[in-house]
Amino acid sequence: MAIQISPSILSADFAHLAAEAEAVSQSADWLHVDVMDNHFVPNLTLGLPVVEALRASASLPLDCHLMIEDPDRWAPSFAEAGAGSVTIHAEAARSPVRTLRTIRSSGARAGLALNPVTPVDGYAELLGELDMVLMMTVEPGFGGQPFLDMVLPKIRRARALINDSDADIWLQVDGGVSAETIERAAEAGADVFVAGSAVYGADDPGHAVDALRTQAEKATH
Ligand SMILES: O=C(CO)[C@H](O)[C@H](O)COP(=O)(O)O
Repeated sequence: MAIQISPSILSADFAHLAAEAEAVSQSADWLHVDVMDNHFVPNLTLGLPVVEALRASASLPLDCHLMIEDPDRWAPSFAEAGAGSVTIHAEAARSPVRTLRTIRSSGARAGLALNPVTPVDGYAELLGELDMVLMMTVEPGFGGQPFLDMVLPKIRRARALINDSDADIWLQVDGGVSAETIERAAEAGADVFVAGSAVYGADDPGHAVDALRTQAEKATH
């Protein structure tokens, strides 16, 4: 599958979200929206009203990553609000099959995220319910953390499980993705890359997206 880049607005200027979204609209594939509730992770960001506002103003599809305690309760609302993709955490979902099916029935792509030390094999049965697996390469909660190389073998394992399943499932990495780390993640089999500080910390966010894409493509050819 073609490489996709999903800039994380967690590292953007929250006072100018529409302009920050516009800055990557010509170069990125998605806009990654980190929803945090200060329970599942020790940080509080934004919720449904901001997603609805972004949906109305941003041209890129929204890639909503729910780092919240009760995704079964909230994920359907994000899908109904028009998110292009809604990802729930395996560690938080109590009824993942039902929730993933509800996301899909609203027309959004359904994703399952795994924290760095959550094993992937226990979730192989869920592949048929998924459009994307998200591998956290930092502990979730904050941008700007260093990429955890310890997750690379799990990304390789996920890639093998996805290839064996013959399903069209994207493999996303999130956390510490930069010009220095993206090639390793791509070589391990990831094809969708979330980048926060590497994009919004750059002088030209659009150019930073182009540069990340070029490097990931280089690693997979
Ligand atoms: O999910 C996240 C943190 O929980 C963020 O998407 C991620 O950390 C992006 O920021 P950076 O690229 O700076 O690591």
